[in-house]
Amino acid sequence: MITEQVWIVDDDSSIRWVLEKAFSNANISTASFENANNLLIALDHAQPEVIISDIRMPEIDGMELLNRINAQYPELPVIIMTAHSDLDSAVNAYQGGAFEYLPKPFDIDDALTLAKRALAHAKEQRAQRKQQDDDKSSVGIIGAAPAMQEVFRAIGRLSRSSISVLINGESGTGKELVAHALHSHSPRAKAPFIPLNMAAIPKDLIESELFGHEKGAFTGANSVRQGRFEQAHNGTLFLDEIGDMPLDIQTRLLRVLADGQFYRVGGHSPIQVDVRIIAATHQNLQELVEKGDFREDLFHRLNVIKVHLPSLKERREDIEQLANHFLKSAADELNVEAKTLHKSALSFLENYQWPGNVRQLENTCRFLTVMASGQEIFIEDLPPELKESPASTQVEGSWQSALESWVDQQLQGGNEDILSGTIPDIERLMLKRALHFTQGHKQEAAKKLGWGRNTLTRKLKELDLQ
Ligand SMILES: Nc1ncnc2c1ncn2[C@@H]1O[C@H](COP(=O)(O)OP(=O)(O)OP(=O)(O)O)[C@@H](O)[C@H]1O
Repeated sequence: MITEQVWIVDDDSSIRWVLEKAFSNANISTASFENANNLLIALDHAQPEVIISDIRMPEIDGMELLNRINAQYPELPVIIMTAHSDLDSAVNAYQGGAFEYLPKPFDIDDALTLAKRALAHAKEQRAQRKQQDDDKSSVGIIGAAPAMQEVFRAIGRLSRSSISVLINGESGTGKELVAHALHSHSPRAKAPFIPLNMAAIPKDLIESELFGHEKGAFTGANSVRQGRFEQAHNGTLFLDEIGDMPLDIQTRLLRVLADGQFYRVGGHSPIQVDVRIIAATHQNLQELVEKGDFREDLFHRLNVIKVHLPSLKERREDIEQLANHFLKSAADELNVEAKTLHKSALSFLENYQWPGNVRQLENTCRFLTVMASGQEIFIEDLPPELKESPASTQVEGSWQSALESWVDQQLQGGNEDILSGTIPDIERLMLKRALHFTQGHKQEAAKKLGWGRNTLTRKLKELDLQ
């Protein structure tokens, strides 16, 4: 692979030689090509920071090379060496972005200055790209599962718009995190993001919380207060648990969305706002509409774009990464070394039902960081509410994984000969259920289990089920 910073392409070997010498004296590494085709082949494997190309070359000339590079690597700076007489026609023939040109015959210092400028530009662009990547990852949404990738794609696709979005997902699945990401990747990123949870505010305070109030509007309103709508001007208002919004407030909200203006409680002059609404709910809004608890017109207004967040148990493949992430951030908060999960504990977490979703996993990791005795976390370190969870909160149909965790536990507890006690337990359990199903009819039960009649009789005796 070619790793030089500047690639030179010219069919004239003396020009290549002069440039190579000048750059090497300035500590800039170069690679040279005698035709554009060889350079294009090399580009499949590596990229320089700058390309310097002659304009007149047999087969692929400088302008065609420039066009091709621009189509595939639009950010790669290209310097075209050309005589003044060729420049106009070259520019006219070129339909792409920008390029620099080096008039021939050139002064070697000019060539160096130009190349250095292009190198500095390339460096700056790299730094910018890195910053953008860092910004993106600082949003900190973890999700390799396909359903989460779908969410990321939606964030990307919506990044140029201020359209209303309705996020649906169980509590703790990351709805606010996604709403924030939608905001910070939107044209409103520099204006405020104001979250408000409808379920957390007493009903009679929702109106003044949203729209503010004038002094003396009601008892206790001792001064003028800005509402969330005003605070979110030019930005985004995130209305969490929108299904809990009282009907009269829904009507007011609808009016603001239609007119872009509202009155503070007790106020007489309208206040103009430009606010993007992102709403979220764990409920089925369509059902609320059918029951008459949610206004249909508001539902349609908010439901322009739908984003669904999967529950944690629907994306178990992310549990390991999320847990490690939360263990690390809990450790950072406490200024201690991050703990690690033993395979058995991880497998338990991966098979747990997580009714509280990502938030519950986050809290569990905090608990473990403080409470687990060693550096490595085992099943016995897990919080009691996880271990003692009733069978209904374990994964349906996955008795194997429950058994797996149980075996791990036995092994860690130092127990031996665990198989000889377990197999009869399983047989006893299956036999009992089969007899229950056939209402005590032994021959039928034997058939259901796939045993012969003699085996069944023997097993009944062996297993003390007589
Ligand atoms: N994919 C994720 N990656 C990293 N952290 C996450 C992810 N999803 C959620 N979290 C974290 O989990 C916690 C709960 O997320 P958030 O508050 O966004 O959930 P929510 O769905 O809005 O919950 P609720 O509906 O109960 O308000 C937050 O601390 C959030 O940072």
